[in-house]
Amino acid sequence: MHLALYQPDIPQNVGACIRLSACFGVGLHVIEPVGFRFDDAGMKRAALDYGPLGHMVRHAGWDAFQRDRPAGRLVLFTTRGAERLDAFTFQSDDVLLFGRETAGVPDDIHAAAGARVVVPLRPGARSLNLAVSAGIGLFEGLRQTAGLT
Ligand SMILES: C[S@@+](CC[C@H](N)C(=O)[O-])C[C@H]1O[C@@H](n2cnc3c(N)ncnc32)[C@H](O)[C@@H]1O
Repeated sequence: MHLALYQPDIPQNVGACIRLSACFGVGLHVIEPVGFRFDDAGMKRAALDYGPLGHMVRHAGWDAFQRDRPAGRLVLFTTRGAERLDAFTFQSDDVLLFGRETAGVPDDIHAAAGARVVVPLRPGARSLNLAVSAGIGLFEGLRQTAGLT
């Protein structure tokens, strides 16, 4: 299982996902452009000293990601028109894709995903923080596929 972040804007979210990928032993793919520099102090602070343990791969854009990404179904986490996480069945080679903090993903990427999953929220709540949704989705995916250590 892998995590993929589409054009993230907030370095602390990427840092938190570096830590997630290191703690759970999954790859992390960052699809550029991003809204910060990769030497950002906030990103490093959120990653703590887990950075070297993570497996972050940077992709120059969507096309490069599609060409080079690991094989496996692309599972988009989205608040729009999706299957509920608690009713979704993961596969061990799924690539979990998360959208940009401000805008999610464009419609063509939404449509191109192999599956679209929503974390159900209380009525009136719009969305979760990017790294929080990644943690929830990753844990459930690993739990279902016997990927937890
Ligand atoms: C802050 S949210 C983006 C909000 C944006 N206005 C939208 O509607 O897509 C950043 C990313 O976190 C993930 N996310 C946040 N809440 C989610 C939820 N309830 N279910 C699934 N994914 C969620 C999605 O990948 C989303 O693109």
